[in-house]
Amino acid sequence: MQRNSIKVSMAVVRRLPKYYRYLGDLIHNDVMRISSKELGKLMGLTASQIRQDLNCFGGFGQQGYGYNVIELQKEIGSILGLSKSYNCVIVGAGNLGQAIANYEGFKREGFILKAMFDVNPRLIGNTIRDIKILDILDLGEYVKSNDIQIGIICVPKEHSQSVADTLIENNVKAIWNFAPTDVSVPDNVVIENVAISESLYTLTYLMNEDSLNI
Ligand SMILES: NC(=O)c1ccc[n+]([C@@H]2O[C@H](COP(=O)([O-])OP(=O)(O)OC[C@H]3O[C@@H](n4cnc5c(N)ncnc54)[C@H](O)[C@@H]3O)[C@@H](O)[C@H]2O)c1
Repeated sequence: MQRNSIKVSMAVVRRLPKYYRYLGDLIHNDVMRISSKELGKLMGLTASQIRQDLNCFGGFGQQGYGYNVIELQKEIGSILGLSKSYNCVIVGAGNLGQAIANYEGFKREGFILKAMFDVNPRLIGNTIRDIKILDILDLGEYVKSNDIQIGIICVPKEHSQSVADTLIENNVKAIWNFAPTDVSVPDNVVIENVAISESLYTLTYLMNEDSLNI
C-alpha cells in the first residue's frame, strides 16, 4: 500500500472506524471478498465514495475483483493505529469512568488501562476489575513515569480543563474527553470531545422533525 502525500480530510478519517467495524462484521460472517458497490450498500455510501475514500491511502482493491476483506480490515486497522497498543488512564472514577473501566473490549483492542484517579477518598484505594483507583494528587507523577499515552477524562465539566492541563504537562499527547465542554489543548496534543448528549439531542430533533414549521 502506498499512501498519498496529501493530508486526508477529517470527513474520511471519521469514516475509517466505520469501515473497520463493517469489515469486522463481514469477517465474522465469513465474507472474504466484497465489491465497493456491495460495501457501499451495507454502509449507506456510494461505490464511488468508497473508492475515493480508500484511494486516499493508495487504494486497495483490484478493478473487477473487489476487496479482500481481511486484508482491507488489517490495513485500515493499521492506518487507524490499531496495530499498536496504548497505555491509558481514566480520571474520574464515577459512573462513566467505572463503566469504561468495566468494558473488556478496549483491552482486546490494545487500549491498556493502567490506573484510574479520583478526588473522592471513598473511591481511592478501590479497584475496578484489576484497575486501582489512585489519588488525583498522584496523577502527574504517575503519567510521567508510566508512559501513559491516552488520558480519559470523566470528571464534572468544571474540572476537565485542569485535569487536561495536568495530563499535558506530564507529556500525555492524546485526550478522550467525556465532560460536556470543549477542553483546549496545544497543537501537539490531539483531543476527541465525546458529546453523548449532543447525539441524543440529534435523535430528539429527528423524532420531532415532522412537526417543525420550517
Ligand atoms: N454517565 C454518563 O452516562 C455521562 C454521559 C455523558 C456525559 N457524562 C459526563 O462525564 C463526566 C462524568 O460523569 P459521571 O456520570 O461519571 O459523574 P460522577 O459524578 O458519577 O463521577 C465523576 C467523578 O469525578 C470525580 N472528580 C471530581 N472532580 C475531580 C477532579 N478534579 N479530579 C479527579 N476526579 C474528580 C468525582 O469524585 C466522581 O467520582 C461528567 O462530565 C458528565 O457530564 C456522563
